[in-house]
Amino acid sequence: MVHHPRRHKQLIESFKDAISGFVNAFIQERNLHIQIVAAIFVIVFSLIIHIHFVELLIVFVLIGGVISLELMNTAIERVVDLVTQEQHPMAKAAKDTAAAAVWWFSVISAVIYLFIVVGTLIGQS
Ligand SMILES: Nc1ncnc2c1ncn2[C@@H]1O[C@H](COP(=O)(O)OP(=O)(O)OP(=O)(O)O)[C@@H](O)[C@H]1O
Repeated sequence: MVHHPRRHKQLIESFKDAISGFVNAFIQERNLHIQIVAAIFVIVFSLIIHIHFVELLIVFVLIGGVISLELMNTAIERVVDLVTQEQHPMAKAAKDTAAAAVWWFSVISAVIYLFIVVGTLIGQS
């Protein structure tokens, strides 16, 4: 018996899909604009005040986390809208829980960044 395993996508095709997903989310989601602008400000400010290299790496992890969670939140919103256009408590719960995930990570990221900035500025004075 001959098996025809599902052809694995080429790496480059997966990459194209991911880029297309990001571009679509970027076009449609205002929150993603705000997060990317905030990320640029944070990186520029961090370079200006000369935070340590390891702290800069932490900042990149936090920015990556917030943007990735926002993309997952967008994906969940799309799936919910695909499943139902009606008002439903479970649809609300799914969307609000996904939004809460972004919120938690963003708040914790902001607190960590505040510690990094205050620590750097105190160390310099
Ligand atoms: N099908 C639905 N049933 C019940 N409540 C919903 C439904 N769709 C959205 N909501 C609720 O309506 C509000 C707005 O949802 P919406 O899908 O517009 O996302 P949003 O809050 O505008 O998020 P974003 O700005 O990230 O797109 C949220 O509180 C959400 O939980």
